[in-house]
Amino acid sequence: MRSSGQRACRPAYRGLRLLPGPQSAWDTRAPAPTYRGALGPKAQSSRELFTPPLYKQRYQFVKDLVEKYKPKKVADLGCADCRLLWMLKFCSCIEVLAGLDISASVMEEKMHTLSPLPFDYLQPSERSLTVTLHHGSVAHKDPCMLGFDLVTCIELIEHLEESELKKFPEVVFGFMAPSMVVISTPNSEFNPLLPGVVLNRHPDHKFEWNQAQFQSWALEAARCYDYSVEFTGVGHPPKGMENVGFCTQIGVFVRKYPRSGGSVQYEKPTEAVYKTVFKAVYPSLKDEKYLQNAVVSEVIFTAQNIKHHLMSKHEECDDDPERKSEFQPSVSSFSDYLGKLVVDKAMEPFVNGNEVCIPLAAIFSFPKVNQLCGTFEKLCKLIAGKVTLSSDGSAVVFNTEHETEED
Ligand SMILES: C[S@@+](CC[C@H](N)C(=O)[O-])C[C@H]1O[C@@H](n2cnc3c(N)ncnc32)[C@H](O)[C@@H]1O
Ligand SMILES: [Mg+2]
Repeated sequence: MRSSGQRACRPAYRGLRLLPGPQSAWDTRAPAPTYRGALGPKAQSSRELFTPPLYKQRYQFVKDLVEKYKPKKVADLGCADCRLLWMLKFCSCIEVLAGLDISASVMEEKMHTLSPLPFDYLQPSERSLTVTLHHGSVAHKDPCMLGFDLVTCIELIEHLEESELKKFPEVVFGFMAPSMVVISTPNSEFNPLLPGVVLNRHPDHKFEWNQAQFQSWALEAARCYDYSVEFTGVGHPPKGMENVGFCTQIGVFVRKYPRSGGSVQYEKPTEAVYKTVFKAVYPSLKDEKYLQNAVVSEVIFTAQNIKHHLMSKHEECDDDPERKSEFQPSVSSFSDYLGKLVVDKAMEPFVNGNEVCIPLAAIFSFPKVNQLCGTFEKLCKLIAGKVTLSSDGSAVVFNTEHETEED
């Protein structure tokens, strides 16, 4: 990443697809000819010039930042069809994801992709995750946008009306004031390299800035609201044309002051102006209800495995009475583990008439159970009333009276 004020210039040539044909200006192997017309009829937009496509490179850029800085709360302004949010929900550091767009219909089209899947309920994650979508404008302040670590504005600002763009820095940097802001926008200097682009890349663009225009706007916003900014981008220019800069220019802003007692103080209105159009709370082991389900399942599963092992040993011993008192672990890792466990007599499972008793101490020593519960007391608390226990509460009890062979 380059520091404020430096010109975009990138010697490396990664990310661009090498289009077929010796005349391609994008082909490093060919001399740099005029590229128009040489790109072939298929390459009609910037999207088709880059591999991966430019929008994916922008999302990947954000994802890499998230992996690096591990923000817990991320908001995507101008989230459109929620594709970036969908990618980000897989970043395990994120606990709160929010999207905002002025178009409710564009969000509604794909917002179902942000809902938890059956798998999320079957295997609840350690982390908590809440995803919310709001309908509203970045020109307005809403308290639901406070407290975020990272705010992304990918290809948003060029869609703002002049009056909205004027309010944008105060809303994002002054009011929301996250630790980090990422803003991307087209670099108009790249436009002559894009086939089919005459003036703007998109009819809804209110403007397209060159590098100097974007950098001067960004530096002024950063100065006003006490942020630093560095410039970078995605979509490398062809070899020999590095001065053109990246196809998408990106500013990464970092707040200079700590969250509390910042140097820039703005009124924090409490009145909500955005409308929440979607909210999903993912099942998480932080929620006692899901933790209890997971622990009960794991305890029963573990106890059944131990019981199964014990019963097969008993059957072997029934055939050979001399081995009755032996407890010989077999070669499987579970059996090996069990073999080690029973060194401690208090952990030894036993058969009492029709009942098979598996001490909780033995079950607790299994890594998965141990990891889920943390303490033995917590294990006892979570399974109380959910699992059949011995009268002193020290062992899981199975009654084998009515069990068939298949059981
Ligand atoms: C080109 S799309 C970018 C979508 C997405 N960020 C991406 O990179 O794929 C711009 C989005 O900004 C939204 N938008 C335009 N003006 C807005 C405003 N004032 N407040 C919030 N969103 C706005 C549009 O509805 C649109 O979905
Ligand atoms: Mg755009």
